[in-house]
Amino acid sequence: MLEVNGVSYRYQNNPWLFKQLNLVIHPGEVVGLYGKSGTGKTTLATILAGLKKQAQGDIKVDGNLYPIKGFQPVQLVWQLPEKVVNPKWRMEKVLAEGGDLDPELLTALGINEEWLNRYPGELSGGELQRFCLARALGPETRYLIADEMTTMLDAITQAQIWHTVLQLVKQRNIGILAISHDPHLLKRVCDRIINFDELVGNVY
Ligand SMILES: Nc1ncnc2c1ncn2[C@@H]1O[C@H](COP(=O)(O)OP(=O)(O)OP(=O)(O)O)[C@@H](O)[C@H]1O
Repeated sequence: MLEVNGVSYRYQNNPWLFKQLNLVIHPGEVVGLYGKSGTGKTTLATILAGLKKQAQGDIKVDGNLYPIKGFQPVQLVWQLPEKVVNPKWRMEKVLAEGGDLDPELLTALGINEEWLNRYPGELSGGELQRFCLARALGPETRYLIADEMTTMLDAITQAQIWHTVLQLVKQRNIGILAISHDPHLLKRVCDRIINFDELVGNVY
């Protein structure tokens, strides 16, 4: 279980962005999250991925207090893949950051072997996003935070990527938090959907 207990966050001396936020995601569960712009969804995503530290509260992953030393079992994929890959590395090296290459995973995500030799700037947004997913879905990943993961992709590529991701996470019992402004997408892919406002002061 990914458990978020009473987590609060503020940027520097700004007012609290959110206080006492509670959320539970079970293994294999796909939870949708939507809410007004600027409420703190992406901030929460980065905290869950261990990239920011909450000011209050705690996060547990399968019973262990987060963040955990070594590989982070909660991985984040967000909407702009070009911002999270080194533009000077060929894709093979980018992928190696997530651990050993899994040929089956690459095939499942529709990654062409020939792309491994390319630089990020030589791939389309959809192709690059597949690599980011492959890197995020290493063998030790237990939860995936998908923050507007397919927002910049066309409808067909979006559907293909989600189809593959849902198959993979169900096989491996990985929990997902899918953040999106697209209610149709959330209805299609999620087991349950939450409004960000409802997380504060409630337990799910
Ligand atoms: N580094 C920062 N310093 C100060 N304020 C920040 C910083 N990063 C984000 N913010 C502010 O925090 C608030 C929450 O931002 P966040 O990106 O988490 O919202 P969001 O709910 O994901 O929004 P959207 O739906 O538009 O993507 C916004 O008002 C934003 O301007």
